[in-house]
Amino acid sequence: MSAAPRTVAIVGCPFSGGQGRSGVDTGPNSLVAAGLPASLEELGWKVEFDGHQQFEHINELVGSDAPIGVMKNPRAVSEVSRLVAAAVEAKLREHKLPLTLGGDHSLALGTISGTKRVHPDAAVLWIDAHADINTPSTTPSGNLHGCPVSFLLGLPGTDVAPFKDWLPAKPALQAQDIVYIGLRDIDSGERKILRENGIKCYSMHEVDRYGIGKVVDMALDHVNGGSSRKRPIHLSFDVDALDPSVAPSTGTPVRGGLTFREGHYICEALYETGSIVAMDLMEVNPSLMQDHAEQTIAIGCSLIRSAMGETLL
Ligand SMILES: NC(=[NH2+])NCCC[C@H](N)C(=O)O
Ligand SMILES: [Mn+2]
Ligand SMILES: [Mn+2]
Repeated sequence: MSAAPRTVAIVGCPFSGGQGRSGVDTGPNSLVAAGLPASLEELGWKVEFDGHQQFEHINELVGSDAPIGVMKNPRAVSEVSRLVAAAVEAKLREHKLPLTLGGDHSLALGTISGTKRVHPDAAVLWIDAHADINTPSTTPSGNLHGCPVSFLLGLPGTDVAPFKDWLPAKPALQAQDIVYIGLRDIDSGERKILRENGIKCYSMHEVDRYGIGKVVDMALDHVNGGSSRKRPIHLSFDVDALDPSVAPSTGTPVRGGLTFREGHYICEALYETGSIVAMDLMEVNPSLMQDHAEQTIAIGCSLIRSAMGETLL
């Protein structure tokens, strides 16, 4: 599986239960309505899109889903992730590239679980202002979009119902299999976890110091153990990695983020490796900063196009 699959399968996930602000569930539909499928066809892809995932029955749970400890909407998040994992796994087994549109970033618990079933050697590039590595014991908010990475790594405190009913006993992801770019808002519990597990992080400080070109090279060197670019990559892109002046319509904006070009450069450079096997584009919330919703949706689409081979020349 070294050659990139030439069919991209859009997995639209209208889900908001991993955080508290409504509207992020309309992200996938907005991205598709903005012409994403046709624009990917123009790039030479076969595009498969047979409607968004049917989460109505789960979205009805959101609200009445009683907290477990501090975790909000635990049953809804767990069930959606379980379904998304199966959807992503199925697309990969058909040799398609699953492109998951969020929805909130708790969905990545599902997407990366699915990817790792088919590509156990896949590495994760997590592009985000946040590390999303809180555990149910460290989360300050109880919002599970701040926690998917800890569940993927099987960190202490994640062996809890309902997640333990379907997550593998042996965690899907190892600490050395993930690299972050764009971090600038880390909770104190997360900082401790990142340090103790030796997880590679390129925060905005490193982006400023080395420039984005060098940062992406270093990130890829890290996961490949050298200059090879063969290792399968799961790209999980939270649109809030970008500066809020660039992508304002998102639920947890943090100033001091990636520029328009830095965000696109990451996607272009990963495309050049030929090793992207799956991509997530998360946290577009068109109901926030509505005057800028179109701008944010357009940038979501163009980040995806860059990761799918759109070049400037
Ligand atoms: N996917 C995101 N936008 N996550 C934001 C997480 C914010 C904060 N660290 C929390 O745990 O609540
Ligand atoms: Mn984020
Ligand atoms: Mn995130």
